[in-house]
Amino acid sequence: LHYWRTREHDPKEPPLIFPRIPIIGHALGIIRHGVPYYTKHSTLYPSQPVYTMDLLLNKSYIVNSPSLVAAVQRNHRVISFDPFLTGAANRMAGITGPGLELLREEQNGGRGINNKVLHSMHPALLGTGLDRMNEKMIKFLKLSVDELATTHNVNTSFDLHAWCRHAITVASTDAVYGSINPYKEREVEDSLWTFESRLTPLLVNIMPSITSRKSFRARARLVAALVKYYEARGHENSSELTYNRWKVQHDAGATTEDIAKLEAAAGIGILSNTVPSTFWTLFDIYSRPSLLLELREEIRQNGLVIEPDTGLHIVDLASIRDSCHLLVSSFQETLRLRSNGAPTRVVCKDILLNDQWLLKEGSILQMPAPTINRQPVAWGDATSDFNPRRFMKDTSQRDMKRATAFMSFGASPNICPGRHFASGEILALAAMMILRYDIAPESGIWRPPMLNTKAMAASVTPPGEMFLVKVHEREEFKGDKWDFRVMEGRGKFSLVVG
Ligand code: HEM
Repeated sequence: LHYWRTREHDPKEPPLIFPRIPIIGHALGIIRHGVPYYTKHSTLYPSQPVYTMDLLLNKSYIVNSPSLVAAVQRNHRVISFDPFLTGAANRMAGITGPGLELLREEQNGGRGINNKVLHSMHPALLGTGLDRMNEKMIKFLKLSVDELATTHNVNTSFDLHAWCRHAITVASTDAVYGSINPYKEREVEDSLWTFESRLTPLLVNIMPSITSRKSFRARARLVAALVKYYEARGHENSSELTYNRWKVQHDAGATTEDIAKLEAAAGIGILSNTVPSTFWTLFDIYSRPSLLLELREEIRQNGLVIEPDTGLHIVDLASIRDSCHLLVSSFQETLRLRSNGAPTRVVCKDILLNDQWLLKEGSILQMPAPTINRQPVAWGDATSDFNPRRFMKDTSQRDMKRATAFMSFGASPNICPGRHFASGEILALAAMMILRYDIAPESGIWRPPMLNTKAMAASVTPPGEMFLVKVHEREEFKGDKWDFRVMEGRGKFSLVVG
């Protein structure tokens, strides 16, 4: 079998990398370690811009070089994201039969609705759609940050990741789903996270009701809550995002059950990266005392307004965006180093990439962030070091190089449209936390927690164990009243994207 699989490999294809355990080694490695498995190999072959891994059921081309990322982008009709979406609708959302055919990409005989749903999301996450979502999100974020001053005191420790998860879930879903947001029920929120944190066995899709019972059942509870939500016409009083997604599917003839299934998977898209990105942003800042002090000063000077008559302390999101350069840069550095994602495409017909590498129809192509985000050609020396200023010194020439060397929000033309919403949420929360609270790990050491590699949808991998902390309200602002301010038309962040 080994001989046969090797012979199948055309010499013009990227070189085949063999696993240590013959034949099944790569597939096992990815199930066990997730995307960091690619990094391990890429560091073994640093000069290899692209290589092939045999994953048993299919072949995967792993791209390491930013210039090849650009070539993949140029050929996005042939090296496409769309078939991957159909796979996700089937395995992740559990949609089958005529509902799946409706969603399937047109070039493979479907009606292409999944792609239309995706396209409807892009404008909804900009302009007035983004403004309305930001206004709602920020109200709930404030409540969660306020609560820390009342419910947690010096002697109470709690899991920082669980706290971020609840704060972000409440704020994001209220903005997205409106007044009868189903995630307000704790059971629904918990179901989403059970579904999300055990995704790998569900995606393997071998008798999922037995092999991934917990996530299968959690998904069913989530879908039932979303069916109830649509039946109560919740989407009519929600965000442009939710309404557009529902309308495209409904007008095309999708059933409410299938719309709810796709929406359950969308919940993962909305939350699974924002939560760990919040956790790691706080971790990376609070674990560096001198950076924390500098940021406190920057936000106090540029992002905080104290109303003279009321004494209300206002964290202004537009000022954070425009004038807190170190904070915005630190956040991007966290994303650069903590992203374990690998934007994935399907090769739809044989193609010669960059006139050099033969990619075969039906294969998968992946662009792992852990390697691409550390390429010296774009990021200079010491690319594995956390440099909070890395995104501050941008010359336009460097920005061009960086554009295909930053995979944390994916690669064009499928760049994450939720990045402005997520960045606003994370930076607002971090800014207020930095001003108001000190955070100390219960163990006394900022040792990074173990990762949960089963949360396959999260490109920023969440912790797989608790990270207990104690939070102290800072003397400087003790007892003060706080709020956030968001301004119309100023929710867009100009971040480096791939
Ligand atoms: C820090 C938080 C986030 C990170 C790191 C992140 C990261 C990503 C990544 C890596 C991709 C894959 C793109 C590709 O394959 O090239 C993606 C796609 C996407 N994300 Fe996000 N995301 C975040 C938050 C959000 C939020 C809050 C939303 C929605 C409200 C969202 C909606 C989407 C959508 C719809 C896509 C598919 C885009 C397309 O193919 O056209 N994301 N995101």
